[in-house]
Amino acid sequence: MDRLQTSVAVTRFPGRYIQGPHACGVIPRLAEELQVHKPAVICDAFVAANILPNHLAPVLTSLQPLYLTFGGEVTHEEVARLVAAGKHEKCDMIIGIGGGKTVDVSRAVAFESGRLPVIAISTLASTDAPCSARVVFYTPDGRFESYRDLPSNPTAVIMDTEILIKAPVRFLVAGIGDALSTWFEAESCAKVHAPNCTGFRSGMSAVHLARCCYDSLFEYGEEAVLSAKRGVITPAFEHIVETNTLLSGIGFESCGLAAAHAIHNGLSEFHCTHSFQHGEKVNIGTLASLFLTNKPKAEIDKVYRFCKAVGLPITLAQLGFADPLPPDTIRMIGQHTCVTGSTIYNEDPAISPAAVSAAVAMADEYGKKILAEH
Ligand SMILES: NC(=O)c1ccc[n+]([C@@H]2O[C@H](COP(=O)([O-])OP(=O)(O)OC[C@H]3O[C@@H](n4cnc5c(N)ncnc54)[C@H](O)[C@@H]3O)[C@@H](O)[C@H]2O)c1
Ligand SMILES: [Zn+2]
Repeated sequence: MDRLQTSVAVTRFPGRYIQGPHACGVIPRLAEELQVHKPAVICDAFVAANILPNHLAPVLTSLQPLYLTFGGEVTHEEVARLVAAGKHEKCDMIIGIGGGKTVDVSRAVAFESGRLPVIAISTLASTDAPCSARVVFYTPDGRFESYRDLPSNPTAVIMDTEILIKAPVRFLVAGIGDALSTWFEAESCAKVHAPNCTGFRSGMSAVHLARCCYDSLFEYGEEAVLSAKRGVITPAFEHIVETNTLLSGIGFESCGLAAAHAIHNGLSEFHCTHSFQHGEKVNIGTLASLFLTNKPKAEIDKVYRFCKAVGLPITLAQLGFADPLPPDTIRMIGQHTCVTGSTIYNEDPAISPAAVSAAVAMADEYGKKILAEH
């Protein structure tokens, strides 16, 4: 980091955050304000069949959008294909509707199409991707390739809670897992003035929003999961959708990542974790970070009991690993986490793979103890 990066704080926000039942209904007004003539709507085949017809197509009829089907993986080839299709029809706005991958690809397409305005409609409250300017790229065979931080965040993010309440509850729980990491990583980065996702230090507002994210999870998380199981939109459900998406989104991007996401990346090297959600893997990273940063026992217990109550994984076996673990596995998780450039070094530049392995083993052991409790 140069001198400017250590002394200047940069905070990023989406242009607008819009949430509530039937929130998609605001799009024609937004399009008018933005003087849009022809939007392109990007979604995958599942969303095209199950969500578009009831929730989006009826509100867009007057705009006559171009509908483009996203193949499902965020690759440079897929971005180029969608850009070419939108340019051919002279589209002047991108609307992405779907999960984290769809909102990522839509932001990339909007940028590559000449910085078009982009509306990100997330049909899952499963990650903090929608509000960010970050795009996670994969190889065509589905392996992580790189991150790209675009110069701008979405023009608007829409969370339509009539759509979200019908999504499988596991996605909401995974979003809670992703959001639970936010405060711990923000706190670690702020302590050592580690850079946030903009490369600069975090400002006071973003750090407060990250703390608000944490407090809101404990206040409303359990109730929100019960609402989702019952299929009813309650204030707690609305609060957790906002927590998972807006608070966690600003929190991670403007405060920075540290151990939880680094350990997520280490765990993702193991094939057995591939069918698990981003937030489920991040959660094991968060739990390990509690031991790595030597948190008080009362806080450790509070976090574990919360995770158990909402249904987040708290042991490696719950993430697909064999029990008992092959002896080398814990050691390799430490090594895969501590690669060059890993955000684990935002905790402490001198951190070692052995220290990470010990923290992951301890998180797993503590999880077994909590699971055995009645
Ligand atoms: N940009 C960022 O900062 C950032 C942060 C975290 C994760 N991500 C990305 O997000 C991805 C995870 O996103 P995700 O968990 O939202 O899922 P996803 O985008 O991987 O989608 C998962 C599946 O859910 C389906 N789906 C979408 N809406 C649904 C609904 N309402 N009901 C039922 N199924 C639905 C999709 O069609 C898809 O098949 C990660 O793989 C990563 O690439 C990006
Ligand atoms: Zn995350």
